[in-house]
Amino acid sequence: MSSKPHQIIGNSTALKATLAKAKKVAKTVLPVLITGESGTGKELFAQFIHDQSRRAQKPFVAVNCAAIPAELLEAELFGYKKGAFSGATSDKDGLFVQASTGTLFLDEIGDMPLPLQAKILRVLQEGEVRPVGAKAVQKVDVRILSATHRDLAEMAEERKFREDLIFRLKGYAIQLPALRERGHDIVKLARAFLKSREDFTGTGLSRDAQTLLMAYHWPGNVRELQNIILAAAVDARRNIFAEHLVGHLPDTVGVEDPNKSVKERITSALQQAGSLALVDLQSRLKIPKPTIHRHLSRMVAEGDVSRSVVSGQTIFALAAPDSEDEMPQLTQRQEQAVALTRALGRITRQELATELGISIRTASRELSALVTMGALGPDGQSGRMAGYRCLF
Ligand SMILES: Nc1ncnc2c1ncn2[C@@H]1O[C@H](COP(=O)(O)OP(=O)(O)OP(=O)(O)O)[C@@H](O)[C@H]1O
Repeated sequence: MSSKPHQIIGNSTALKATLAKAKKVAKTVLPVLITGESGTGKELFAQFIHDQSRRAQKPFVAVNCAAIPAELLEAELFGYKKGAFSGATSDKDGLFVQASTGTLFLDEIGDMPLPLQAKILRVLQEGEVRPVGAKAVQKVDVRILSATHRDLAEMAEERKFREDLIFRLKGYAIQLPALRERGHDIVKLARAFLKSREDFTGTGLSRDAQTLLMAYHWPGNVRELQNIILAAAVDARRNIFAEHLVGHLPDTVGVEDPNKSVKERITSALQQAGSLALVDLQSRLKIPKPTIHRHLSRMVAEGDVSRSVVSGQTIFALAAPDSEDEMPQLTQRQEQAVALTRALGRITRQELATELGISIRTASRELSALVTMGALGPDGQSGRMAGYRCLF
């Protein structure tokens, strides 16, 4: 996969669900609030929404509210009149005007000073701005996208962010998944970063490097992955091996941490043992059976873990990292079925058939396929009332 600017790489279930939402909301003029940990691609998604919108040919203006000193931010956003303050030697349009007819992306909105929040609220309500030092207001037609890694609701409780502004910004909310929740996308992204750089296009990723990348928890998400992979590529002659990564990853990698997520613990156990039966995994990790089963099903559905039956016993192993194309792929209809199940909490054959306009027989077949893939599980009811739940 190439990495042209703005291309969003990855086909994990988590990323695809988020992309589908972004595509849908792009066609509207609703303001969108994008949240997610640092480095998860919030700006990339904002650009994507703009590119997919009817405003694609119009300006996309991005401003990082945390990077501009509070006292300059107002002039930057609203513009100013000549003489409004020392240094204002001529009139200047602000970013709202520059983005007019297009999209304004307010990055790190959680860092916006409170007094300015009130002014932003007014623009969103009235659709007009008043440049610093101006008497008259100016009409603007701007679609607002914003992003933050902060918890705005918590900030509102602490009176650090205006609740009414949250409602205005959040016409629609998109939460980006952390990189550690995107399974095999980690390897795809690493490859794409290497490919995108002329200096490293021939560099490959060894299996042990892929396994290490998959086991790490990526607190800095995609940005951290990009930095580490390119730094490791400098040390590698041709292929990147785990040893090249270790020098650039924090010391904590590979050290057993009691706070490690269940997924990470399963990954390291399978990494050490090669393959394990469910009972063996359970006795090693001392995690309750339903919990481990739920995580394994999800890892199987996302293509991180393979499941096979040997002499009547179900055996799990880490999926071969370079068999990207053999990962179980959901069809569009199966994706819809999963989304519906998630939205409704549970679904029956009859409900799925009605919702998707398909026969009950087809609905049954799709549900069975999803159960086999580990995406859905029976909810315990039987007969015509038998329903299915989402396992992740
Ligand atoms: N799915 C993806 N595919 C390709 N590149 C990605 C993806 N996600 C993120 N990136 C790249 O990772 C880097 C960080 O992404 P971006 O700046 O959009 O993250 P962010 O969430 O806005 O970060 P911050 O919270 O620090 O502002 C960028 O170089 C971006 O192009």
